Amino acid sequence: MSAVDTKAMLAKAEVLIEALPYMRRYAGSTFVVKYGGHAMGDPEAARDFAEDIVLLKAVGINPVVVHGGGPQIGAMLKKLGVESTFVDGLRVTDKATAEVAEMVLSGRINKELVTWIANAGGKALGISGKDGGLVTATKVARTTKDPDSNIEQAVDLGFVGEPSRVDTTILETASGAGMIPVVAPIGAGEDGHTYNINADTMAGAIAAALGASRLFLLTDVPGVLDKEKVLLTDLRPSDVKRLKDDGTITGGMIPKLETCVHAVEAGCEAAVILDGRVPHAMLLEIFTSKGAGTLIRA
Ligand SMILES: Nc1ncnc2c1ncn2[C@@H]1O[C@H](COP(=O)(O)OP(=O)(O)O)[C@@H](O)[C@H]1O
Ligand SMILES: CC(=O)N[C@@H](CCC(=O)OP(=O)(O)O)C(=O)O
Repeated sequence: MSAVDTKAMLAKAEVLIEALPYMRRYAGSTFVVKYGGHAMGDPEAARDFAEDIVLLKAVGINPVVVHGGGPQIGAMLKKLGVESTFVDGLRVTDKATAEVAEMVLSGRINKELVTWIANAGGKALGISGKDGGLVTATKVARTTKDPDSNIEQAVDLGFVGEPSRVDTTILETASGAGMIPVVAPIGAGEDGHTYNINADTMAGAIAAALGASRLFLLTDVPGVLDKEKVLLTDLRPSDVKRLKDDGTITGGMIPKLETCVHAVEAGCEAAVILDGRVPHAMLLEIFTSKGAGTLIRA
């Protein structure tokens, strides 16, 4: 073996040794991972993601995947000639839109992810919030301020739901049997209706109910950036309010951070927002001292 080969081999061994204390620390714990619709478009990224999830399971961590699919729902609605509007990052969902959302999320995307995980050597169980009574949803209430009169007005988002009750039995049963649950963000209401749930919100509620060690939200930015575009590596719930008030965080980052705050205040140890476009970003965050993305702790 040449000197160069030996050096490369040693570097690989060092990576494995560095991972050992983290593997010990996290063995037996539960990680909830939200995989967004944007990241799913790239087959190479999807394959890397599935490999990471299977590796977590192989070292004794119980991953639970919650997926999005906003862009894919949008594309299907466009094909069908149905317009979509958003309020605070939530898709206004009438009965027809709820049917399309369920079909795209629980059908195509869920099974695609199950297949990616199977191809990476894992056993995935694809379900939605409806299965095993996992998530009971209630209708989301929202108000907006009329710009002319400054008066708060109620807006009806239709069948947009938020989890009001989470029964984790199906997740624990699947994980205990060596499977990786893959959850579509659809829930059943006590009123019998089907509710479309924002995937970040769904992941946060599940992480809180499971008392997960980590909630990972994989997105398309390196994490939370300050006004100079510098990554903020550690945040506390009180920082989030300040960042919102001073306009540092806007758009989709607001519900994302609110989800993290809610999850850590409700029993999840820590939440991490990180770049799903970076190959194996999650593994680097979990198994090296370097860390990646933004960590939110209570
Ligand atoms: N301070 C900030 N740091 C990083 N991203 C931010 C910030 N403020 C707003 N954003 C926006 O939040 C987006 C992530 O939220 P969202 O689009 O809902 O992600 P996803 O589709 O992955 O759930 C980023 O693409 C970015 O445009
Ligand atoms: C109520 C609501 O907005 N639901 C989302 C569900 C999918 C989702 O959240 O997907 P991403 O994570 O890929 O954005 C939607 O209809 O787009």
